[in-house]
Amino acid sequence: MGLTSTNPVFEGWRLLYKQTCKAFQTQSSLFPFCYCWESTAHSATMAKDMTLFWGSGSPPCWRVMIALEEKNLQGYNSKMLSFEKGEHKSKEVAAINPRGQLPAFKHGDVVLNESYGACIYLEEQFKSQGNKLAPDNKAESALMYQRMFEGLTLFQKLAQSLFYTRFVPENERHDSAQKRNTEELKAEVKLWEGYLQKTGPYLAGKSFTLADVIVFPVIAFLFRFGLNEEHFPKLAAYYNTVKDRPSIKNSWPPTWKDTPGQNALKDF
Ligand SMILES: N[C@@H](CCC(=O)N[C@@H](CS)C(=O)NCC(=O)O)C(=O)O
Repeated sequence: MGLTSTNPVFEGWRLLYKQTCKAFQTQSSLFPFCYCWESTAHSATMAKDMTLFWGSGSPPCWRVMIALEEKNLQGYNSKMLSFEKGEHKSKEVAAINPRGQLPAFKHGDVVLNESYGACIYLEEQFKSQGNKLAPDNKAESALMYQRMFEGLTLFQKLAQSLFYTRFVPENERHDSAQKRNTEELKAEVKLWEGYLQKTGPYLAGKSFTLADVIVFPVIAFLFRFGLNEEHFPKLAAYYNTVKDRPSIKNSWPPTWKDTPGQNALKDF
């Protein structure tokens, strides 16, 4: 329930304030203040009935957090869980996500466990709140969806190469398979370098969209694992610009802040 539904005094003030904002819209520097005031009150109300269970450094979790920040939905119930301690297998996660995976996200009674679904849902439900993340233009929209879903392949190839020993039991491992996975990841990363060269500065062109919300955490993961900035200058420029965006800074994986990265990808 919103702040405005039953209280006539508040409703009167709200209408007056709205009209004042409208009047200021074109002529006054006070407008941004009015706008922020409204969207903050609104987002706090909307975000209170949202819950996110997440794990630090997980790209699927991080993208949902970025979407929440971009849509000005700070103030949701946020609970960081430890994969190492097996907290994602707890009953409270299973109640939302029977796979015992993170993210586990709930908005009121609506459950969204798929990170892509949660990001698209947030943009759809809060279209005019926070930053617009889906372009109206047909070609830009198509490119956004294309890059978003190609992000699945990038993440899959990353996981297959970097976590080969985690996913494949010892007696099933082959050096040739590990080598092939590494080559496939390298070719995939080159593809993304080319995309940015052709249609940057963002992943779907001139503006920050859901493609960036969704794929940036995967690109950040590559650099966390030592991707060489000199070999991939477009990806590096993209990474270094987008990482300073408020939504990214505010949701940066806490466990990355005080631990060094790794260098598995330094020879790429
Ligand atoms: N399809 C899910 C995948 C989520 C996912 O793979 N989460 C991983 C962390 S990155 C997880 O919870 N792994 C623990 C497990 O599977 O037990 C999404 O994109 O939201």
